Amino acid sequence: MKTDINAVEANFDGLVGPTHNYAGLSFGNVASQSHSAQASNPKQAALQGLAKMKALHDAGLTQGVLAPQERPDLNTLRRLGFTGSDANVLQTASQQASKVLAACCSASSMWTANAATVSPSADTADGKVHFTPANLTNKFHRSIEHEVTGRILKATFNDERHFAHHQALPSVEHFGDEGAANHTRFCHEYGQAGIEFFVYGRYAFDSSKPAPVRYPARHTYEASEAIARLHGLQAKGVVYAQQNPDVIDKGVFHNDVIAVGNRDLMFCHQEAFLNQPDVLKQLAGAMNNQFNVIEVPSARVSVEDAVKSYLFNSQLLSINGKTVIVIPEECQKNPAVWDYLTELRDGDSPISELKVFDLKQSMSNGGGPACLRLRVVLNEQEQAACNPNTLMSDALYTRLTQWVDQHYRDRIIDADLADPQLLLESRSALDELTQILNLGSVYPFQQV
Ligand SMILES: N=C(N)NCCC[C@H](NC(=O)CCC(=O)O)C(=O)O
Repeated sequence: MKTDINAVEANFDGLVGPTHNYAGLSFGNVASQSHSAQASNPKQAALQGLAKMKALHDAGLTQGVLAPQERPDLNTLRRLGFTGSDANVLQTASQQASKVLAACCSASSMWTANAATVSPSADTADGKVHFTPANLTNKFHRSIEHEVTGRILKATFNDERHFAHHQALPSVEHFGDEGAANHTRFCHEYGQAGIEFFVYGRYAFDSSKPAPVRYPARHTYEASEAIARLHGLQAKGVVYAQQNPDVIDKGVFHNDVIAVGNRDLMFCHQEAFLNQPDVLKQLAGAMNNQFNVIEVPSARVSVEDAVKSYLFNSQLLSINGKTVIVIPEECQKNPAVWDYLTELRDGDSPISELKVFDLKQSMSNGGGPACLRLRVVLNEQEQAACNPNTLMSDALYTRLTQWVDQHYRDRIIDADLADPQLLLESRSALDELTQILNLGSVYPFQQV
């Protein structure tokens, strides 16, 4: 089998948009609910995200940037019957349907683990990298992302010889798809055919199967199967697993809140999957029994502590042959979690370094380091075929931090979302951003 030894796993992080706010929109996501109506700081949120991107770029990794969405989403508000000037639309929406307005203002596209599912070219039948934007049907504010996400992905990976872009799955709950947050690719070398691991919360067409009772299962088995078909994956290169419904009911709304993998390593909680011993056996078999698992016992870290600290919403990165784990500060503040992590680092586990980041602005909406990034494995030609303006560099970091400083507010509360000035500020920021990243006219306001 042909292996490209220069293939890398690139991380494309979502740039936080200028309307970042806390609106309590995500039932089942404990942090989103508990921070509802607090004041946000979009400037700090964007700078915290950029600091992580820059640090990983400095560590020698390939780091990219995905542009945010146009928010407030005036097109959606008009589709819902609000009319008149832009200022009128905002004002009437805030008076008559303030939650709908908040949903149309969410900066939730920052969590690019939910932007799409990506299959590297080594796994696909046609040898291209495949992208399917996630329909995110379970939450209204997220269901309005996929069209523009698709345009941003096309403008970032803009070479048909190497990249295949699909439409999102049909936007109904039967095919609820949350993208890469529920997808992990295991491999021995990035450039070699790997094992794509799809995790779902429930079955849409089989009500005899277990499902959570308190909180929604956002992602279905049928959606995962459809993505594997669309991407042309071989049956022997795919493993499916159902999330443990009990942990969904404790706030694990995506699999990346309870498990993370990289290369031949799975780091997961003991209660992550239904029939866990069987799932791990299947994965080990698919990986020719060269597979390592760090399974964290409930007695060491409870599911509640995992959800609060986002221990598993970490990034496992290969840096100079070592495995480094990128974690949010909240892990350091949780004694059970920090004890466990330092023991891993100091013992003989594959994890040899901890990198801690302050991502508080995103964490308060339930988005940790892993939520903020979309992984894209790229061989050498594919790296060269990416839009170079979207790849992190010292110059891009400087340019983007200046751009944030110039355009972003340092405080937003609910009442600000109807401010027509915020709409103008956001549009002028995004207009400039499309030039910086050389994306063309991806936003609806640029297409009139
Ligand atoms: N785990 C991953 N990969 N992503 C985290 C997504 C967090 C996001 N939060 C929100 O959308 C909250 C928005 C608000 O309440 O204002 C969500 O629940 O979809």
